Amino acid sequence: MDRIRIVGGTPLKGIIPIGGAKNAALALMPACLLTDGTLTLSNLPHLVDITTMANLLAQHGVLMALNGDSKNGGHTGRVLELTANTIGNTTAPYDLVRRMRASVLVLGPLLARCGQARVSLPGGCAIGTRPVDLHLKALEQMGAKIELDGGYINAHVDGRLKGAHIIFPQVTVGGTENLMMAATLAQGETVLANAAREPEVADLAHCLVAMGAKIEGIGTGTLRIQGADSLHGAEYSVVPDRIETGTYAVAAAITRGDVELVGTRMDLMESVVKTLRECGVTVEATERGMRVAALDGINGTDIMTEPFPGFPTDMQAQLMALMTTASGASMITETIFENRYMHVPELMRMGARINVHGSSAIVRGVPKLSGAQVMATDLRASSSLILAGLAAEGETVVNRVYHLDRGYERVEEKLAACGAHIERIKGEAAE
Ligand SMILES: CC(=O)N[C@H]1[C@@H](OP(=O)(O)OP(=O)(O)OC[C@H]2O[C@@H](n3ccc(=O)[nH]c3=O)[C@H](O)[C@@H]2O)O[C@H](CO)[C@@H](O)[C@@H]1O
Ligand SMILES: C=C(OP(=O)(O)O)C(=O)O
Repeated sequence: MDRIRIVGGTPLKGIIPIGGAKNAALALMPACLLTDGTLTLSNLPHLVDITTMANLLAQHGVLMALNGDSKNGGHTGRVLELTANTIGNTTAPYDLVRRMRASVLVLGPLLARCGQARVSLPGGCAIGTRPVDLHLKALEQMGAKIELDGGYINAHVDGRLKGAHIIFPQVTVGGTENLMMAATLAQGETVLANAAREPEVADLAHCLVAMGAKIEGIGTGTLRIQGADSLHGAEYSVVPDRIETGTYAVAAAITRGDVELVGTRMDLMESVVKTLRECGVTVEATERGMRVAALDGINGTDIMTEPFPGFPTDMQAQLMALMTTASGASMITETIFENRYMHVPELMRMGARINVHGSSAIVRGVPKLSGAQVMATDLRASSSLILAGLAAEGETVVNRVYHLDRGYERVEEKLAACGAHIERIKGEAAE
């Protein structure tokens, strides 16, 4: 298992390219199952999760071709053509679903197009139990018959799914995406109320519209979808990754550096920008993206994670890393996932002062973190430890970085290009 070694203390200076959003791409790729035409996705990030989704779709019978240039640096193959001419297999097996929860996003499209699907239950992960009950209840409202058997969701529908008025009792990103895709091929109108408003959900909606779907209310909490008999192929560019952007913005801030993030959109991340500014960080739009500079000190601040447009849970761990070096105390409250503080004990091994009480954490800033051996437990916990390592005195080694590769492309190259002392140590045992 790879590890990342960092010698901290260098202010980052330079340019960091931002890729397409993992969480948008993971919803856009299964949308290809809704049509026999070709869906061409550009600005696709090069990540382990994307490969996992490609493997899952391939075993359903999707034909794929990887093209495109590498104008954003790094790997070629940012353009993926997906053609689900014939869906030969409607089972999403445990071995692929267990690697990545977003695999459950094939359920809605398979059910809508083929009238049946057998999808392994994703199960929990390090950050919470993460059930999919809301996806299943909503699909049942559309006429699906669903049984759980042997760890699998067995779903089928006689004829077509039927439009329904669905009120989600809780905002769910994946639930909204699954149901929106299913509704595009249903009979009649579906209304999704209390729908997720995340930019990645809107990205999927815009792509579905490009494929011929009729969707109103994109970007709002109420989506109105008129079902169609069929959709067609389309070309679509994945929205920039606001979480990757936010992570590198914190990297600039925590090292008291000055970095331009290129290829991103500041309008996707107002809550994060507002928080960084409250801390004393300079954040400004540039022609190519945004600039983040923290030449003075950082003040503590309070945040609470909430569905979009609130502060994203996927930025909570990174912001906490920043707060460990801020002056004064900060309170962080996590409202989305019940167990998203796995980075806390690791940050404390680096000298951070943090007390967790239920869903809140009080962080008291320290003048300096100190480098240590730490263990990454999930994706954003991994990035928070990298950020802490960039600021810490001495050497930090982040073990188990395979989580990181799920969501960050060439992280060590991008940081090293801005002056960070960081390297990947390949293939040694993590323990
Ligand atoms: C691939 C992807 O896009 N992942 C994102 C997506 O995850 P994901 O789509 O899994 O997150 P949800 O928005 O569905 O989950 C929000 C909350 O609702 C709960 N819930 C959800 C569905 C359900 O059927 N029952 C239920 O109880 C979850 O356990 C969680 O507590 O949104 C999360 C919240 O912004 C982000 O952290 C993840 O990075
Ligand atoms: C929690 C995340 O992803 P996933 O939903 O794929 O686990 C994330 O991107 O931070």
